Amino acid sequence: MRAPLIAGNWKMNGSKRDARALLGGVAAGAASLQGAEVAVCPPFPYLALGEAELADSVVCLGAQDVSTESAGAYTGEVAAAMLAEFGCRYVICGHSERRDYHAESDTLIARKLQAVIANGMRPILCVGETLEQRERGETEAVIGAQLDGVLGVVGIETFADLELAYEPVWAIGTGKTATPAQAQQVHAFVRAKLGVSDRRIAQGVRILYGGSMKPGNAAELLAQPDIDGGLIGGASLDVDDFLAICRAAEAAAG
Ligand SMILES: O=C(CO)COP(=O)(O)O
Repeated sequence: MRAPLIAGNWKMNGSKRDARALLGGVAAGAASLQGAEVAVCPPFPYLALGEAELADSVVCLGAQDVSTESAGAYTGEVAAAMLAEFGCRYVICGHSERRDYHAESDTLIARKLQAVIANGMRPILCVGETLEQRERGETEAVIGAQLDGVLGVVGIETFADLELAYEPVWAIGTGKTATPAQAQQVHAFVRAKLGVSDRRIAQGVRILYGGSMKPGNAAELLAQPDIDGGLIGGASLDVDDFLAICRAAEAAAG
């Protein structure tokens, strides 16, 4: 049984005051949840606030990115050990915005996974296709190549220590959600592909869906057999919306 995980990716949004209010609201609202796990991933400067506000809460803290390097002359980078020091449990790796705006390769992303796991945290590895790729019928080829690019560096055993997120690029921040059937098809493809290498690991890995998940569509998406949670962007910035999605996950967990 894979307990659902709802993770909020705040991206580069909010102020210190907003962050404090959001953290407090989520911590209070999530206290009574059963069977679903909740995490929030604020921008780096708010991680200390997250550590403090979530100290007595069931909500986990996560980060949005990490360096491949452990220390040294890497201006602007943040090491995995630093994230661990602030109580992070999760680190988003290979988000499409980083693949696109920062030219992150599968090899670089694989090294980030290694850094995160070596420091006792769990990566949330994102994969997904663009609209053009979907329209050309390349969805599975693209996602398969993203997985192979990582697998070539880290091996299948690493997938026992991470979560996956399927985030179709065309659904991110656009209000266009993949239909439950479209999402389920890709999630099942990902699990089957990993299953060729290791069936037990493939059955255990949580595959989150991300891309305009909202209170209105969360229940249907989370009811799919291979959708094990959500990676939430815009709706994670609103306490009520985010908690409504968490409750949908709780209901899906039954
Ligand atoms: O990119 C996402 C989460 O990582 C999804 O963002 P939205 O929920 O805003 O579409």
